[in-house]
Amino acid sequence: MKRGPFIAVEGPIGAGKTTLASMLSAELNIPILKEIVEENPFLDKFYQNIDEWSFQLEMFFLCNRYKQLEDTDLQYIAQDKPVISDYHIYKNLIFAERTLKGIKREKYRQIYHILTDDLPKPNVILYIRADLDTLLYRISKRGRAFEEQIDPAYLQQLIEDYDTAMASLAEREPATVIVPINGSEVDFVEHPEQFARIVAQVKELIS
Ligand SMILES: Nc1ncnc2c1ncn2[C@@H]1O[C@H](COP(=O)(O)OP(=O)(O)O)[C@@H](O)[C@H]1O
Ligand SMILES: Nc1nc2c(ncn2[C@H]2C[C@H](O)[C@@H](COP(=O)(O)O)O2)c(=O)[nH]1
Repeated sequence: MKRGPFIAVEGPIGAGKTTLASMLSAELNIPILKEIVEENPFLDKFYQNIDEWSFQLEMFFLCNRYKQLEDTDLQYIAQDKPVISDYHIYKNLIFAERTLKGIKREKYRQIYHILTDDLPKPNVILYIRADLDTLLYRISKRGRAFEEQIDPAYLQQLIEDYDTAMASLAEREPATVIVPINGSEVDFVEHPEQFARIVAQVKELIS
């Protein structure tokens, strides 16, 4: 990988994606692309009633990320400039396969592929895995009111969905480098030497 690395940080809710992406952006002086969360008008309603609000929410995330990645492509990727993102577009499908049912899931799949198949994809994914207790602790530490309603069973399913999705991505796109990080054991926030190891790994991959 010689030019214009596109790095994504992925993992289930609360794994530390935004934290790690922001730290790497500052350390490596690479611009960061962050997903929109606080302005999302459906998240609160979604956690109150997933079946009622899932289609609106998944479509909102999909359209937002599509627009962000279109802009990122023009500004950075097409010009071989490095960029780091706190999500991979595939995240949309991981969630939607879990939250949507029946005809809506079928329609969503079609729209997802129409919108995303030709988008630029990251060439490096830092995949933060973490166990349920760690995620619950970090979500509560973050303190977003609407996330207090998250059902631990939903979170556990997402942990498993992420593992399945990353394995499937590795098979489908062997050129994409996936770096697993054990977020329950490796603490890049409290331990600078652990962060330094991740930085060294990323530098080697993108040099
Ligand atoms: N390695 C870590 N050790 C301790 N706290 C962390 C760590 N990573 C993230 N956090 C904290 O956990 C919360 C969730 O992190 P965040 O980066 O927002 O997760 P994500 O973007 O994956 O949902 C934040 O309050 C953040 O400060
Ligand atoms: N149903 C979906 N929920 C999503 C999606 N992307 C993010 N989210 C939720 C999960 C969190 O409550 C919040 C922020 O996400 P983080 O992973 O950054 O913590 O938004 C999605 O595509 N579908």
